[in-house]
Amino acid sequence: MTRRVAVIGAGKIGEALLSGMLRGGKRPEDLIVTARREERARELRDRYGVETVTNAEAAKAADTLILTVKPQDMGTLLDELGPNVPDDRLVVSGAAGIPTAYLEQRLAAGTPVVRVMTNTPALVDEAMSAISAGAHATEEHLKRTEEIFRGVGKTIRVPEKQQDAVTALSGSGPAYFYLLVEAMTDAGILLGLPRAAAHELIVQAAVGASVMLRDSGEHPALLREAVTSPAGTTIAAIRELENHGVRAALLAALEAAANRSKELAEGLK
Ligand SMILES: NC(=O)C1=CN([C@@H]2O[C@H](COP(=O)(O)OP(=O)(O)OC[C@H]3O[C@@H](n4cnc5c(N)ncnc54)[C@H](OP(=O)(O)O)[C@@H]3O)[C@@H](O)[C@H]2O)C=CC1
Ligand SMILES: O=C(O)[C@@H]1CCC=N1
Repeated sequence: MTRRVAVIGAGKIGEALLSGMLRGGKRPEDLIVTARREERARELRDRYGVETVTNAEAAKAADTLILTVKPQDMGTLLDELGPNVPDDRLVVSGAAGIPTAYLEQRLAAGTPVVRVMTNTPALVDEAMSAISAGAHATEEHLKRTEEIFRGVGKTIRVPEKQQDAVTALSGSGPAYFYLLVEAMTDAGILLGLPRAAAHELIVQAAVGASVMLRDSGEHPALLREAVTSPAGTTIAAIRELENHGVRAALLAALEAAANRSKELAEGLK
């Protein structure tokens, strides 16, 4: 029997998962989607040929429910969903900061819950998704979750207590790289390059560096040393980066992101 998967609250992450599951071979009839606004539901129906229903209907019709609403909307969603989710459903939460225990308290006793932190490269099947079991999730539930998220990239299992750090690192991570690319494009313009050329140069440098990091298995320090010639250009730039505390800034930034992830849980009703 084919399991049906429901994406509850299909925004950016939900749509990325939906499209990934379709690219991975699921049929539109195996998938159900919910949206808060009819206009959004119509958009998803037209784009993917999937059925859009209410949250309560999705809870009844699907075996696996993937919740992809914002953390701030999770309380309201669970008020609505709680009484409608049979306890044999697997509930997967993709929300930053929300502990599995919070969902378990609002669902029928014993409902299996899995927490996942993915990222937007899911849109190009290059996501990094970290998966943690809640109190009632079994190996089968973890495997079912991995199968879904492997369709859009890599997966890793982590203890739930590490999820705030994961959120700071790989969940938010793409944003830090985009910020660097933006800033380096501006630096190219400062040095007199046309914007389009500066953008193309730095994007390809980023792609090349990423592929080398992933495929060579080398430590990043070794890869950096290979670029850094004695009395050369790179070391002149690195001295400025160190003078401006780039490493310390990254340590502080990721600590702030992890703290914010913890705070999101504190704001829940
Ligand atoms: N964006 C990212 O890079 C990442 C996000 N996440 C997590 O993924 C989750 C989704 O983030 P993202 O996709 O960016 O957010 P979006 O705002 O794009 O998507 C959330 C969607 O949920 C809908 N929604 C809210 N409440 C309900 C409800 N009760 N019933 C049905 N639909 C509802 C929203 O509707 P409406 O359009 O009306 O607002 C919206 O379309 C968050 O919890 C976030 O922490 C995790 C990793 C990375
Ligand atoms: O900024 C956020 O809260 C979400 C979670 C991880 C990435 N984006």
